[in-house]
Amino acid sequence: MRTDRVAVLGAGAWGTALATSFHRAGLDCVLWGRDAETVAAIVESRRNPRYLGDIALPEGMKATTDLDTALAGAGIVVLAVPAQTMRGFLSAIADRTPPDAVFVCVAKGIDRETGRTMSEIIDEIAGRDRSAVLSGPSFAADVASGLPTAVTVAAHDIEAAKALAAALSSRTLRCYASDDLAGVELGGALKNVLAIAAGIVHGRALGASALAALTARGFAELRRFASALGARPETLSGLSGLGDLILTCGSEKSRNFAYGAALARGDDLGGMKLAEGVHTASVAARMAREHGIDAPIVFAVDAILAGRISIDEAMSALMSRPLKTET
Ligand SMILES: NC(=O)C1=CN([C@@H]2O[C@H](COP(=O)(O)OP(=O)(O)OC[C@H]3O[C@@H](n4cnc5c(N)ncnc54)[C@H](OP(=O)(O)O)[C@@H]3O)[C@@H](O)[C@H]2O)C=CC1
Ligand SMILES: O=C(CO)COP(=O)(O)O
Repeated sequence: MRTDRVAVLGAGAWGTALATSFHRAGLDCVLWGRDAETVAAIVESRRNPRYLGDIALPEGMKATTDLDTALAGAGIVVLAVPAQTMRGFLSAIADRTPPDAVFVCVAKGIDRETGRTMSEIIDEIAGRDRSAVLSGPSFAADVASGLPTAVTVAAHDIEAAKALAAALSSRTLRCYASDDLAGVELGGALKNVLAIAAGIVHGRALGASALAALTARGFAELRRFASALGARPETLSGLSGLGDLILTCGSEKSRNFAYGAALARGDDLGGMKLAEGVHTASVAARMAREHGIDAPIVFAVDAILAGRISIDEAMSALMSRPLKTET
């Protein structure tokens, strides 16, 4: 695997933050964005005001709107566009990518149309030996600011995951390796749905005890998804599961949490930033029904977002479920 040259595709919050981190780590990294104004701001003013406010980006960081320039010679291609655009985006760029380059998807979601995870999409379009994911508790603003962060990098082959983790780590971004792709991806995608639920609890001022209960019972749902879908439940106790749940179920800096809070307060949702859980909720609920997974919180979020039930009805349904032993 060639790990010295990295292309990061997608100059939103997360792509810009990761490119910043890789540049600081000494990698030869080029950030690609489709929006000329954003790319010009990154190159000329060392800022990405649209997505990262006034956080100062490092000197010498490379950014371009030219895809072929970004991809030339890249051994690692980081995919940092929203999950629901991943299939179309990867299909369009795969042939323009060096044939031995590995794709590292950093989007957190499940494809709504097909129910496939991001790595399954890469497997299908580019091949199994070329797919990897990076996921874990990591706000873009923290990573771009150089604050200490830890994430998991997963690939089908543990040696490939270790090589990627070693290449992408730095003094501020610590990457752990895993070969449980499904577990790492389920954690990242489903915590977004649970963070919306947590935001709803916060927005309705239901109290810290309710928020803790919601987070713990959400974690139980994550583990059930893992067991039913061929992932290792213990992976969900790691960074891309429990770690990300703790982060995003407890902070309005999470866009999913903020979305849930705004929904619960009855605020205008137009113009809110990307909240991947809004798109993942329906496919997660569908998968749970198909696989017989007991996932009351995921079902409730899906039903609220689809307008089938009100927040109050969902709360009272969750609280009046039959009493059971804790599993
Ligand atoms: N922000 C964070 O803290 C973290 C985000 N993530 C995940 O990373 C993924 C991306 O999130 P984030 O960067 O925050 O999102 P943003 O909304 O900040 O940025 C999305 C980026 O994708 C680009 N884009 C959107 N659609 C397309 C398309 N069809 N083709 C090419 N480019 C496209 C946008 O371009 P344009 O500006 O031109 O619209 C923009 O540059 C999500 O899945 C998210 O869950 C993971 C960890 C942390
Ligand atoms: O995934 C994230 C942090 O790990 C970012 O969460 P939000 O997309 O909810 O902001």
